[in-house]
Formats: sequence, C-alpha cells, structure tokens
Amino acid sequence: MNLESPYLSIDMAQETFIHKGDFQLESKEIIKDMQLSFITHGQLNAKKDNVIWVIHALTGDANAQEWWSGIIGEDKFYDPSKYFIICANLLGSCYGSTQPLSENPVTGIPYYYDFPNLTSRDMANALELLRLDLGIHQIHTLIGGSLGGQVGIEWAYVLQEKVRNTIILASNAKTSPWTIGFNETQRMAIAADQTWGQNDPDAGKKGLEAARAIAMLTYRHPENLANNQADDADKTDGYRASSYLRYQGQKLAKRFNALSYWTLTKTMDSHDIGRNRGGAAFALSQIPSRVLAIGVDKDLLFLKEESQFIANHVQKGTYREIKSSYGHDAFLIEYEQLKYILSSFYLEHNDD
Ligand SMILES: CC(=O)SCCNC(=O)CCNC(=O)[C@H](O)C(C)(C)COP(=O)(O)OP(=O)(O)OC[C@H]1O[C@@H](n2cnc3c(N)ncnc32)[C@H](O)[C@@H]1OP(=O)(O)O
Ligand SMILES: N[C@@H](CCO)C(=O)O
Repeated sequence: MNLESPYLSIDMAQETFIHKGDFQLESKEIIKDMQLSFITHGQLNAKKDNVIWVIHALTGDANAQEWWSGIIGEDKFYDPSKYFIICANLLGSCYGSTQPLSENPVTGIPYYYDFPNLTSRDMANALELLRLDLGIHQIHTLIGGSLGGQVGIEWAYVLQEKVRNTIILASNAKTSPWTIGFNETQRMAIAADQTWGQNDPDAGKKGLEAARAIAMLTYRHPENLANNQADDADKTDGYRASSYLRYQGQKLAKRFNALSYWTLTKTMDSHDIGRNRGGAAFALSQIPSRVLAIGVDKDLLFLKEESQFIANHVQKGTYREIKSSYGHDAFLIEYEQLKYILSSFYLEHNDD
C-alpha cells in the first residue's frame, strides 16, 4: 500500500510481513504466523545495497522519518532520494507486529498474559527473516538506539559481512542490573494496577502511566528537569516536575498497552549478546562490520561506559559521545551533534 507522501518523488510504503508457520524463539516456544509491520522510504537500487535499516527504541514504531525527523527525510542526513530506509516495528511491540494483544492463531483468542518472553536475539531473528524475504543481500548501515541498539548489535552478530556499518546509540552488549532494576520498578507499578490480570486491552493502563513516569526520570538527567521544570521559590505543592511526569505517563498510556510494555522491558532485561557465545567480549569480537558506538555523557540508564565497552571489543570499533543534559533520550533529540558524529564517521571511512 502506498501512503500519501508530502514528497512527489519519494516513495513511502507501509506493509506487513507474515512469516507463515512456526517462528521458534530462544526459549523454544513458538509464535505461529509471526507478523512484522514495516515502513520503507525511498527506492532499493539495482544492487540492493543502499539500505539504511533503522531499529526503534522501547516505545517507537516503524515510522522512523517521523520520530527521527532530524536525521531521516528529504534533505536530511539519511535522504530517501539516495537510500532505501526501512524500519520494522519490533516483534512484541504494539504498532502492527505480533504482540500480546494479537490473536494467537492456535487458540483463536488474544495471547494476553500467555504471550511468550522474547529476547533481543528473537527480535533480531525476526528482522533477519524480513531481510531474507525482501531479498536484501547487503545492508549499508544498521542503526538503532537503546532497545533498538540491543537488537542491532545482536543482529550485527548474525549478519556478519552482510552489514557494512553498525551504529549503536545509548545501548549496551548486556543489560546491567541497574537497568533491570528500573524495569522491575516499572513492572511493579503495572502489576499494582487492579485491572492487571484481566483479559482486557486496557488492563494495567493506570499502572503504565506510573511506569512511564518512572521511566522518564531514567531517560533524563537531573539538570534537564532543573532547567525545564523549576518552580517559583514560594511553592509548597503542585510542582511542575509532578505535572510533567503525570502528563508523560498519560501521553504514553494513550498510545501503548501495558502488556506490550511488559514484554519489551522483559526483552531488555534478558539482553546479552554473549549468552551461550562465550561471553559478551568474545561475542563482540566476532562482529566483522564497522561499529560506531555512541554514548551520551549524562545518560543515567545506559552508561556511556557500556557504549565504550562495545567499541573496545568489536573488531573495528569507534566510540563517539553526545554531550547533553537530556541524558538517555539525547539520541532522539540532539540532532546537530548526531549529524556531526555520523558525517565524521562516514568521512573517516571514506564511505557514503
Ligand atoms: C505513534 C507514536 O507516537 S510512536 C512514536 C513516538 N515516540 C517514539 O518514537 C519514542 C521516542 N520518542 C520519545 O520518547 C519522545 O518523543 C522524545 C524523547 C523524543 C521527546 O519527548 P517529549 O515528550 O516530546 O519532550 P519533552 O520531555 O520536552 O515533553 C514535552 C511535552 O511535555 C509537556 N510538558 C512539559 N512540561 C510540562 C509540565 N510541567 N506539565 C505538564 N506537561 C508538560 C509539553 O507540553 C509537551 O507536550 P506535548 O508532547 O503534548 O507537546
Ligand atoms: N524515550 C524512548 C527511549 C527509551 O529508550 C522511548 O520511549 O522509546
């Protein structure tokens, strides 16, 4: 299906890939007729080697041109008049791919709480099936941040020479106990919602609001709230920081569901590129593509040292840093720094 595009010359298409039959997970559980919704911008060239494959973060979707508008789009860093830009909604996420609210083809009813645990490896394997289906032999650049970076580094391991440049932002090779702890507090908030446990698409909605509020504090640095949410000196209640977090909670709960959020945070927890591969350092050393790991100096969730670890252990690693009081979310916001880092990386390697 061709969507309406503001550009006469740029093609944009939204499609759904269906893997007929069994998709086996790392847990050995099966998802039948697994679906991935994906959006492409631009045209695949004759050699099928102009592919920029974007992987979204925790609550993103397949429309990378929308949520990464500062670097993707006409006349932007990744321009669809030159590249074929593709982003698929991750398995388990609620923007068109198979997720807990999807109907289980085996039972004919939604999975709800029976939805299997997914790992970043499962998500990467799902993307690999889509790549094969599209007949893409070579990926120019694979790029993703946070959860998207975790899936990206997993997939780079699987892809081997089939990807030339892997760019991992504000992410890691193995999830730290610190991040698992934050995710657990968010799931506790969801589970404390009285509606959690009901077979209802809105189950856990109020809990999800609280979960997002907690998460927002991990996505930002204290300096960011001090700059943007400071109150008048005489206040004793009704603080701006409070209404900001409440608002952010409500905003997410309107566009996401708690079951999918639960699934994706569990995926983040179990991420470990080194599992059954001799440890993270060894697994990273088996990745042949160039890897640019971008950390954020004030990221309190995925520490910059975790990005440095990736760059230090892959065969061809580069580490660069965004300096920002936005903290973790800087990779979605600090476009000027990002463009500078990306252009220097490609220039350095004489790649376009
Ligand atoms: C279908 C989809 O939408 S999916 C794709 C979209 N999302 C993604 O891809 C996930 C990645 N993106 C994100 O996480 C976010 O969009 C970010 C990090 C890029 C930016 O976050 P934002 O929430 O836009 O920025 P910020 O933290 O500055 O908050 C601004 C919002 O808070 C509101 N706000 C600010 N201060 C306060 C306050 N004290 N009290 C209440 N509300 C406040 C603003 O009015 C604004 O509201 P709006 O979003 O309705 O315009
Ligand atoms: N704020 C982003 C980043 C999470 O890592 C999101 O909601 O997806």
